[in-house]
Amino acid sequence: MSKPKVFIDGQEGTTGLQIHDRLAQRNDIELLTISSDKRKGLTERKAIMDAADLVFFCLPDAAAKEAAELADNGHTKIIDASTAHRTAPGWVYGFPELHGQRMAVAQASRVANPGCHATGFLAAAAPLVRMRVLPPDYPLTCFSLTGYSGGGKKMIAQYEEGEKGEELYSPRLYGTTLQHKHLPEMKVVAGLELPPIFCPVVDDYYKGMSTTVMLYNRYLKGQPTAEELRLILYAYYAGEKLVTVAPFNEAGDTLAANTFAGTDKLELTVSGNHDQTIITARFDNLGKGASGAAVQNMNLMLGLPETAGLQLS
Ligand SMILES: NC(=O)C1=CN([C@@H]2O[C@H](COP(=O)(O)OP(=O)(O)OC[C@H]3O[C@@H](n4cnc5c(N)ncnc54)[C@H](OP(=O)(O)O)[C@@H]3O)[C@@H](O)[C@H]2O)C=CC1
Ligand SMILES: CC(=O)N[C@@H](CCC(=O)OP(=O)(O)O)C(=O)O
Repeated sequence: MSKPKVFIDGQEGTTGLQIHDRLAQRNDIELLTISSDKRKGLTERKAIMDAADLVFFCLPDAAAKEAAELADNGHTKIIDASTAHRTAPGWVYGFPELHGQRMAVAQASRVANPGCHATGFLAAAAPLVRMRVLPPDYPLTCFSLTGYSGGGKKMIAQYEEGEKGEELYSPRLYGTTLQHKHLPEMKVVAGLELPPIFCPVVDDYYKGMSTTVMLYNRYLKGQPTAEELRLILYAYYAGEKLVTVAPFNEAGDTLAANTFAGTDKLELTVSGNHDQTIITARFDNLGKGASGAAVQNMNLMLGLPETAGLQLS
């Protein structure tokens, strides 16, 4: 049987390169490539997309929208890493571990890969809404720490090339206008009535994320303790290889945001007491936050083993 043909549109960007590195080592797919000088040409890209069984878009939003029209040939499957289609009709949200999404991804021809901050938020909040523990109108807040590779080539250059300003040596809050591009998917996919008040923070390290939501247990259904909330999440993710829940209190009182850098795993840590809980998702923005999730979705869409080519530890 011939191997599925896969093309990465945006192969020279941060996410594209990461997907390329994962796929280049595999012998169960054929990777189609485009020469560097043709990589933005519409005609050349369309020809390769038409020849491909599956194409990744690792492009800015506007270019991803344009590419979706180019690839609309009735047979090429698409995984879009950008924000362009995450809540769009006709696209499946590519988070296989969340309530029945695995089957939907496996059968989809259009999959939107989750945003990195949204991945951490949803891993914690979406199961609790689905299990009816977290009321849909709960006024959630979320803060999320990320390494600067989350900002793609431009931000990497800002941090790594030439003289950098003093402010780049310290953590920087952003999205303070409360209009971050991940908010729509956070609200819709979690099943919330209100988007979280969300504060992302970028700091002077390359990769790794730590996304935290905070809860007052008294406003949750059944008023579970933090330890009981951990058990609910542990049962929800039972059997999952890429999303796991740490033992209660295992981590002590300090969590580093880069613990899972270099892996495709996401680990949830639940801390707190009878009245207050914090849930933290730690993962790699370039792993489960982008290219790891994209390769997982590709595996499902092509009927390959789900974690093939992924880094589990
Ligand atoms: N970095 C991350 O952690 C994450 C990124 N994403 C998303 O993935 C997508 C890619 O991000 P990222 O890899 O970081 O971005 P980069 O800026 O690192 O890479 C984008 C790539 O797309 C290329 N490109 C731009 N316009 C076009 C076009 N019209 N046709 C073909 N190629 C084009 C760029 O070319 P050139 O090399 O000339 O600049 C570049 O190589 C974005 O939508 C981003 O939001 C999602 C999750 C996490
Ligand atoms: C540090 C930094 O700027 N990070 C990016 C998120 C990267 C990501 O997930 O991007 P997409 O939503 O485009 O997929 C941001 O917060 O906008």
